[in-house]
Order: sequence, then C-alpha cells, then structure tokens
Amino acid sequence: MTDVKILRLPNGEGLPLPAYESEHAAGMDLRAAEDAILPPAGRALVATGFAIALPHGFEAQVRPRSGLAAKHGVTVLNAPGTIDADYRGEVKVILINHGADAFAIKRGDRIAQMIVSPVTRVTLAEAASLSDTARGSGGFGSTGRG
Ligand SMILES: O=c1ccn([C@H]2C[C@H](O)[C@@H](COP(=O)(O)OP(=O)(O)OP(=O)(O)O)O2)c(=O)[nH]1
Ligand SMILES: [Mg+2]
Repeated sequence: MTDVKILRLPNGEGLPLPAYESEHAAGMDLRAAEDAILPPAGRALVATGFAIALPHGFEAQVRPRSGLAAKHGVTVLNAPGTIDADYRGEVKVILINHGADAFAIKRGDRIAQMIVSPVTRVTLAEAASLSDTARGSGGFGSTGRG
C-alpha cells in the first residue's frame, strides 16, 4: 500500500473520504459534495470536497461507476479523467447524462471511482525513421481481413 495525503476541503465537511468499498476493489468511490441535476444530454462538473497529493510516478484516474451507466446512462464524460501528481486543486468529476430522464445527484452520492496507478514518463528522441514491424502502419481494424 502507498500512502497518499488527502486534504478535506470546507465543502467536504461531514462527507466520508473516498474509500475502497470491497476488499480488493481497484477504485475508491468518490462522493458528490454538492447537489446537481443532469437533464438528458446535460453535463456537470461535480465537486468532491477533497484534494490529494499523489507521489511522483503516480496518477489517479476518474472512472465511471457501472451501476450509474447501466441503470441511468450516467457516465464520466472524459473517462478516464486524469489527476496529475502535481495537482493540488479539488478533485472534480465531469458527469454526462446519456439517459432519457433527468438524473438528480444528492450530496454524498457515490458518483464515480478513482483508481491510483503508476505512470511511466519517457523522453522522446526525434528520429529520421522507425524500426520495421509486421503490422507496419496498419491499424483501425486492419487485422483479420480475408
Ligand atoms: O476528471 C478530472 C480531470 C482533471 N481534473 C483535474 C486534475 C488534473 O491534474 C487537472 C488537469 O486535468 P487535464 O490535464 O485533464 O485538463 P486540461 O484541460 O489539460 O487542463 P490543464 O491545462 O490544467 O492541464 O484537472 C479533475 O479534477 N478531474
Ligand atoms: Mg492537462
């Protein structure tokens, strides 16, 4: 386990901090720190009431909850949202309602999940050509064609 500092913001007073909801859950559920109404096709930037300081070499991904997607058509618009290790602002969730009905979010509802992952940073070295491969430049459905 890696320790990550978390700061509860004033709007997060009284809310449970993000937590793993089962023994081996990959993600910690994020709760809304405010009420919001998502009309059909509507989106909202929803506050969570906390900020974190990830260690260098880590990111956090903000991903949808499948229950909200399957039952209501509500998902994370920019999934996976990226929380950078140098970000100290409030973690927010961009939700979109693909469902036919308006969707109401109440403060304290679990609206998304946050996965902390290692990231590799690289140095790009500009080159005159790239190595040959069997795939070459084929992509976008190029494999398996008669
Ligand atoms: O779902 C998200 C996505 C991003 N962020 C915060 C943390 C992240 O470190 C910062 C910037 O995110 P991103 O790089 O995706 O947005 P940008 O549009 O490129 O903004 P910036 O120019 O600030 O990097 O916004 C969130 O709180 N939730
Ligand atoms: Mg950015």
